[in-house]
Amino acid sequence: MYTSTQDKPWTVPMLADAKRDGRRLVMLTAYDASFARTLDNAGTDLILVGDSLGMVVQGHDSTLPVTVDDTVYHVTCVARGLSKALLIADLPFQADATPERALDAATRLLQAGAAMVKLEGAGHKLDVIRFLVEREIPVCAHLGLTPQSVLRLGGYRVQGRDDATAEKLRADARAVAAAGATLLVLECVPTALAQAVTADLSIPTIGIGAGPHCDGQVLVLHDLLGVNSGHRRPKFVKDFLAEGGSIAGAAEAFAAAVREGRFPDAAHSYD
Ligand SMILES: Nc1nc(=O)c2c([nH]1)NC[C@@H]1CN(c3ccc(C(=O)N[C@@H](CCC(=O)O)C(=O)O)cc3)CN21
Ligand SMILES: CC(C)C(=O)C(=O)O
Ligand SMILES: [Mg+2]
Repeated sequence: MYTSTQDKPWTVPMLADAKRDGRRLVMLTAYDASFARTLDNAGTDLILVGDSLGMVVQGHDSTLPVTVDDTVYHVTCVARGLSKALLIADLPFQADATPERALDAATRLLQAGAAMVKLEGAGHKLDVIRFLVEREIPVCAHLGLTPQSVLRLGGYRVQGRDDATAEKLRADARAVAAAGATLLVLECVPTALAQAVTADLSIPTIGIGAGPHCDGQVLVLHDLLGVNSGHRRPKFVKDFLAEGGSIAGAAEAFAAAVREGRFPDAAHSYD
């Protein structure tokens, strides 16, 4: 079995060590205990209870309907399946609208078993990040395509394609790190921009549709396994069940491909 680059349970400070040592981080989403255990045993470093659960579990066409109660429930389930992976939970739509709301939601998620919360955006969210970090809540930021912005954006599209939006994203990335975020997800951004952001920061970047130069990669579990969730398949999605031969094998194949820098290739990245 393909195991993680380290055998102790993951802690938050180990993330910076991994970046410093050039060890790539392997992250997948999970929503229940059995898949969480399977992914954990396959050496997945980080497990995310994503608000993608609104789409792949609940069948909505966006992540907006997901509630804090929903997320707490799935975190509780997933936490029971993990022994090594670090558990991260998305703050659902508007649960991070104010620092106080974010603290309430994040406290519930950490008490349910998460070690870190993830929130989308910069701007007024910088205050939210600082507020949480000052109160002992580790934060993962998320920039680029932020699915909770789908109404404003009008769809799920690559972000940072022109010079102005690329510079804005680089500035936002420095700002979320300065505000205290210890990890940064970059979603649907051109390969060269994600590479520049990754070089700019001392915190690890985790890409999804962000090219091979990030410090780690994440995929939604259903996409890893080729389970059709009713939507057009984004370019960055690869079905690892085909080469892995089993669910555990798919997770191991993904982990190996990420650690060896073989995924994503150009066919699964944007330029
Ligand atoms: N199953 C699943 N996988 C995901 O990765 C995912 C979710 N659900 N739900 C929440 C968001 C939505 N995501 C999406 C959805 C669609 C595209 C997409 O179709 N992108 C176009 C980009 C076109 C362009 O701007 O050039 C593509 O062709 O890949 C990207 C990310 C990522 N997240
Ligand atoms: C795709 C990842 C990064 C996510 O935010 C989710 O699953 O909700
Ligand atoms: Mg999400």
